[in-house]
Amino acid sequence: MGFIFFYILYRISVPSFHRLTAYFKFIILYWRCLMQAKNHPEFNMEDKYLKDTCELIDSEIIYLADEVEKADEELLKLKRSVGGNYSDDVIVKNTIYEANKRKLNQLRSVDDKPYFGRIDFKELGKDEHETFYVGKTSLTKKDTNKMLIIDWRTPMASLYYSGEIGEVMYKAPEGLIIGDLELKRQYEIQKKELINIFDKGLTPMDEYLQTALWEKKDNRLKDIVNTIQGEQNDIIRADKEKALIVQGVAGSGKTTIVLHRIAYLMYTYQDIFDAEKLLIVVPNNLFLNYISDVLPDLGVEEIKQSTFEDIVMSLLGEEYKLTDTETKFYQLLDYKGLSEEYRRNLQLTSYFKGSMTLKNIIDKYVVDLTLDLVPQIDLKINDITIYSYNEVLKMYEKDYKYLPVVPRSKRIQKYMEANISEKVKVIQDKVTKKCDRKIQEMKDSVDDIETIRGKIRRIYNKRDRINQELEGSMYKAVKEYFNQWKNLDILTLYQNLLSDSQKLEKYSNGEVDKDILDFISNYSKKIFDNGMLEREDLAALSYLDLKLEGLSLKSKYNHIIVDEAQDYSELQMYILRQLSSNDSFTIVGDISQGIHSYKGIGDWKELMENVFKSCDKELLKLKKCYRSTMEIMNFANEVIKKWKKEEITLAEPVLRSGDKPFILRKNNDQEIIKDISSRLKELKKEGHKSIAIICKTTEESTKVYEILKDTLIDDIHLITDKDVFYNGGVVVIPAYLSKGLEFDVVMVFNCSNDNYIDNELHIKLLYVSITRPLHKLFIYYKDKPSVLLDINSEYFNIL
Ligand SMILES: Nc1ncnc2c1ncn2[C@@H]1O[C@H](COP(=O)(O)OP(=O)(O)OP(=O)(O)O)[C@@H](O)[C@H]1O
Repeated sequence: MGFIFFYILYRISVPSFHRLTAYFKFIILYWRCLMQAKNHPEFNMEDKYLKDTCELIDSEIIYLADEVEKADEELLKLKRSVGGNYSDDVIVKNTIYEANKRKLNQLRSVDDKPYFGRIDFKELGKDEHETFYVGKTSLTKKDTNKMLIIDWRTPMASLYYSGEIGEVMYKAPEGLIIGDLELKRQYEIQKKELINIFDKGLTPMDEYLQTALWEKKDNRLKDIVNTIQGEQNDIIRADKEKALIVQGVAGSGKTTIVLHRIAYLMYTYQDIFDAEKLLIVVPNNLFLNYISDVLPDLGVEEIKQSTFEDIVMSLLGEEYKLTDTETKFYQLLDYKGLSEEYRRNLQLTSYFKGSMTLKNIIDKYVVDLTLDLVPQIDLKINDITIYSYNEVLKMYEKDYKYLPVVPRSKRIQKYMEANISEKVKVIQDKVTKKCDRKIQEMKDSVDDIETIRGKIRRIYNKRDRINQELEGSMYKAVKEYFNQWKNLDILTLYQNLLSDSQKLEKYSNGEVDKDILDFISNYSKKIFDNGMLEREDLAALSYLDLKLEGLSLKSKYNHIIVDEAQDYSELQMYILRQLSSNDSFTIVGDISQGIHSYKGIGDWKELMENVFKSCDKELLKLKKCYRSTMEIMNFANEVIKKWKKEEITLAEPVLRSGDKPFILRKNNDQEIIKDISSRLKELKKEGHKSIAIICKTTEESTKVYEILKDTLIDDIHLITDKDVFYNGGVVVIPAYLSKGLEFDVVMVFNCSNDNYIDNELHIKLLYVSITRPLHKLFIYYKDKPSVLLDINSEYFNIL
């Protein structure tokens, strides 16, 4: 064995790219044979530790299950005895019950595989090292209080992910701990059996990671606690008191990491991180479903995960009818359909609606709206002033100034309604006194009172009538008075602004061309007249709402996570910042995948400057791709280079080698579909669980799906923007919807020269498609290949 190894090593001592691939594959095989757990010098000790730990977990599970069952009954009785009230006793017992139940679930989920790593750490000043086994959840031996497993989120476990053998340090609540990391060991455990042991520093490359990456994937993203890499660990454990922005290449683990970060934050800051105070913003519901397993697997439940649209609609308390997003996207994508000028204006409109320029326009608009909000009239009943203009103005400009405009006017109205009867009483007294005075004067001026009795009666009648009228119409008067205030219906105000180019021009201070503003107002008016809004309108609409209505602190979040952030506009980000109580963010995205860059973020630095200027922030980069093989990622890098943007970060593939992408020429759609159909059967036989046929548009996807579904493929599904579930198997999906997802194999349906042209949007769309596969990539074209495939032939195979 050793001889063959060195012979091969000699033959490839000056390796070419292909030899290098073979070289790594060979080394992995060699080490797998050599490092079978049983061959490890410490196998017996490790095997015993595993068996003892598993036994202890089993007995702990039995104990906890019993406790939970008993507590369940006890709590029920207790709650009945206190008539459903929450007594202190119930609260305490309930807390213990919930904690036991959680621990029971956690232990059950790790029963087969209690830990995955070990570190031996000798703290500076101590004589001996201590050994720590690292797992998804901690385990303590009750009688000795010895920690048998530490939780992966503890400060000490950070060494498992980031530490190299030798001198290390880690941050603990009590300060910086320095020492020597003497051993870092990884275990492959299956069903309580020790399969493999890997010692860091002895294995030639991270074989443990490679094993994880070779797995076939089905329909959901999985947790990666066993194999989190150092650069990822830094992000997961990054300081929470800032806006952390992560630019990560396709497949660098951005989505996975943010979910692990949540688990970390929830564990580390249990006292302040309530699940309700965390928000994850995701691009669509399909994506939500795709990531839905990870948090429960990490023991985290009930985190609010929402699309931006849903957040805004719940903020505004309205369900708006939105135009179809796809239509505009395809109008921008399809260079054949519309005039260049129209497409440019369409892009500028989308950009404008999500820009800080519109935010500034709204600021000025609101100043004007609220300038003379209090009408210059008194609140009168029958010509008697109850509240003068100046009195109300004082309330508006002084007493309630701390409130945003709409709640302020509502508060003033409430105040008036609550106090008007008092006010009226005072006025009634005045009326009565005036009347009494008048009658007295009359009495004093005559000798015979009988002569004026009729007059007196009339005065009394008038007094009673006035007083009755004051009392009877006071609430109505308040209502009528407020009807004369300006209407602050947010939607109407927003639509008035956006569909009026003169208003836009007035407030934009010449920052935007008049022609564009005319286009924006005409375009928007048509949409509003149809009773609709665009998705792009929602950020500005909610900004107007926040300006006028405000938002209470209690409805704000302690930490906000944004995935696929490159597709959000600056104004959307600004709104999210308003929803944060402390500017604590984790924002991840990839500019190269910004297929909505016409309205989204083109540059993280601009985002930091324009939106997060006043807060603590940091930009980190993830350059390694863990998803796709080297060959696929090298090919994808060549495609994205066509974008010719200077600051593109090319992905560094993790050394996992497979087939080079296959490029296939066919004469027509039927031939492509026939080939896909026969290949699908082969690929399924090879054990691939998820295969995507990615088309440029929904229309193309539907056409392909209709034909494919009749060719004996039983589990094929069409995915459109209406879909919420992705259940694995074979799917036909439009490229833009595949963003964020991954598949064992991807087949790009039609990458012909007339379908993908050399422009930013097409390059990015193709890049998104070809960075989805883990293991294999097939690209079909008809007649002539797209110019985007015009790359060095060493990067692909032709079939
Ligand atoms: N440290 C790791 N160990 C094992 N697998 C990993 C690791 N990091 C990432 N992966 C895997 O890489 C794949 C890509 O991860 P993920 O989808 O989170 O990346 P992403 O950066 O969000 O991708 P994209 O931007 O292309 O959608 C997933 O299958 C994930 O499990």
